Amino acid sequence: MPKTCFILNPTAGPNRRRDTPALIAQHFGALEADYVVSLTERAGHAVELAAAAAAQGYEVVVAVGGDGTVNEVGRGLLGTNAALGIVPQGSGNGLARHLKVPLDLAAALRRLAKPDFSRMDVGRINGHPFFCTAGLGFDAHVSQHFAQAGTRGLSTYVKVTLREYRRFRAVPVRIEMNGQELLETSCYVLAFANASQYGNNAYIAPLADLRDGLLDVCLIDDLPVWRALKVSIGLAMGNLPQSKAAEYFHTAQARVVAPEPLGFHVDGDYMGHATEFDVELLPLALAVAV
Ligand SMILES: Nc1ncnc2c1ncn2[C@@H]1O[C@H](COP(=O)(O)OP(=O)(O)OP(=O)(O)O)[C@@H](O)[C@H]1O
Repeated sequence: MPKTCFILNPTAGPNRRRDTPALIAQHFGALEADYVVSLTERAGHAVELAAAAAAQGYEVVVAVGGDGTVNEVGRGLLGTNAALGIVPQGSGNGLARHLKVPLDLAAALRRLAKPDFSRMDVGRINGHPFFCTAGLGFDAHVSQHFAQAGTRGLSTYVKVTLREYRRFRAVPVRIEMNGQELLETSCYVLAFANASQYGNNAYIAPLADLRDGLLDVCLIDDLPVWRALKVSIGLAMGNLPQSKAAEYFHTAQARVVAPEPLGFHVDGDYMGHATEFDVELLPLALAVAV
């Protein structure tokens, strides 16, 4: 069994289980495994804890939380030999769902006792690594307002999305991909998908492959009500590309310029506004244990 460090975000997810450390002890203690559990104390702490665990020789460092926790642990592990594990305890759990990690806590822990090791691509937007998705426009705008909502969970997310849909307007952008100027268009959503979904099985790029050296880029130039319905159904059914409500591209590098500041998110967390975005893919940059 690999030497394993669990990094637990006690604030992640709608349920915030208190018994997770006891369940880890139950599943790993009996196996005489070499493991440790660390709790995060603040946002950003998991980056430091993960880097320290890798430096101490832990072979698998497990993010116990959602995509924000996965992002922090993944960032801490970049450039090290340790592999990322996931125990999904978040709200959306996009990367865990893509990797088919069991959502059941006990089942996820059992898998980590004998994980399969592989590697995955990592995206980067304006220097910020992302593992699942990053994006500009409406999805970032929703992340910004979701973070300010006071409560989390799917129902808050849906409420914020519907409220902000009435307010948000598309912004003109110029997009270059693979070194070529490709389009001048308006941007309602421009998503860069390393994995297939945002979380909660909302498939923004159902064909995305974590190991193909490419990002799946999804452009929605505007979102009138009829198209919003098509997009919602496409996200849920995993057939957005066939619905013609969005346009798709594949690239390992992109540059986006906007005349006015546009919000962006990284793995669902709002990062701020910018007028220029440099996006790149780091092929197979992270080891994973799932
Ligand atoms: N101890 C802590 N106190 C406050 N915030 C924390 C702490 N530890 C981590 N965080 C922050 O909590 C945020 C939310 O965590 P995470 O994304 O894992 O859960 P989630 O939002 O419920 O799930 P998902 O992203 O899958 O929807 C992260 O961005 C992280 O920076």
